[in-house]
Amino acid sequence: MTFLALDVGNTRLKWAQYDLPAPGAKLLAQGAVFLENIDRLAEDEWRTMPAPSRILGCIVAGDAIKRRVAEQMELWDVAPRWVVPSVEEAGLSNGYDHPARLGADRWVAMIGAHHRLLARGSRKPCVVVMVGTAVTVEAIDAAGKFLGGIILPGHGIMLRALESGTAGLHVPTGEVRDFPTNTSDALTSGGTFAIAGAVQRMVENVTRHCGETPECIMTGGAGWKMAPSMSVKFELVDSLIFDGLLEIASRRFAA
Ligand SMILES: Nc1ncnc2c1ncn2[C@@H]1O[C@H](COP(=O)(O)OP(=O)(O)O)[C@@H](O)[C@H]1O
Ligand SMILES: CC(C)(COP(=O)(O)O)[C@@H](O)C(=O)NCCC(=O)O
Ligand SMILES: [K+]
Repeated sequence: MTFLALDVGNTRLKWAQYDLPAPGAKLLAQGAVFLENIDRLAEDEWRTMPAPSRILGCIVAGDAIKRRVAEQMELWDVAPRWVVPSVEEAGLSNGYDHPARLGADRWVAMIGAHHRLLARGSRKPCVVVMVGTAVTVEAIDAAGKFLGGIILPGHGIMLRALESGTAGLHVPTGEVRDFPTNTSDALTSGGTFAIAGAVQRMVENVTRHCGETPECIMTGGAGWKMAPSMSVKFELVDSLIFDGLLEIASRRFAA
């Protein structure tokens, strides 16, 4: 009864195979491919993998990519299921104006974070940070209600936007410095502080709204880049989306 979990973002497809569709399942294999390489999964990394009996994923990369991913999975005789954010799932309630318009990856990461706190008996509000192609920063109250969240450009998009909108900002990647004194460092530090500052602001918003300091959980392909520059206390959890998918899968596939 192996389970394949998928997280298809705007830059990469991440996958993980578990022995069961349930929290705490054993990780059997995992990988990540840039979207330009997804057409090779079936002949490459997935070729020798035992056929999964269940597949659940979240995808925000659009229908064309979704079709290409589905094609790779024709290797097995199992239909993939994709998470669509709803009003309520796995103990989390969705405060978005139109719940289904929330990015599925955001919803799944929040479910992963909520259950991580529940598992250690914490009943605190939570801020969930995802640093991928875009950056999202979500607020969840102590009762498990998603209050709302922000979307901002990721490192790469910020840099490309500045490069394409100006004449004098084509420079190599720099270092994060408190007081940058060259263009490379100024750009790298600017992007990093924009993200760190947005997280700090959301932590302040939640603290004011909920009357207590939230836990902060960070994930995403570029989370490690942000880690040294954060101004609030946080925990880096690379598997957050997969943890959320395991929670959802255990409910959907139980019957
Ligand atoms: N191998 C890598 N080397 C350097 N940076 C990477 C690598 N993989 C991912 N990243 C960074 O992480 C971002 C993508 O993270 P990811 O979580 O896969 O995004 P998404 O979910 O939007 O596809 C990239 O924009 C890049 O900044
Ligand atoms: C905000 C996102 C672009 C993040 O995508 P990612 O960086 O993970 O590729 C994605 O979650 C999305 O397309 N969301 C839909 C709009 C929304 O959440 O309001
Ligand atoms: K993502």
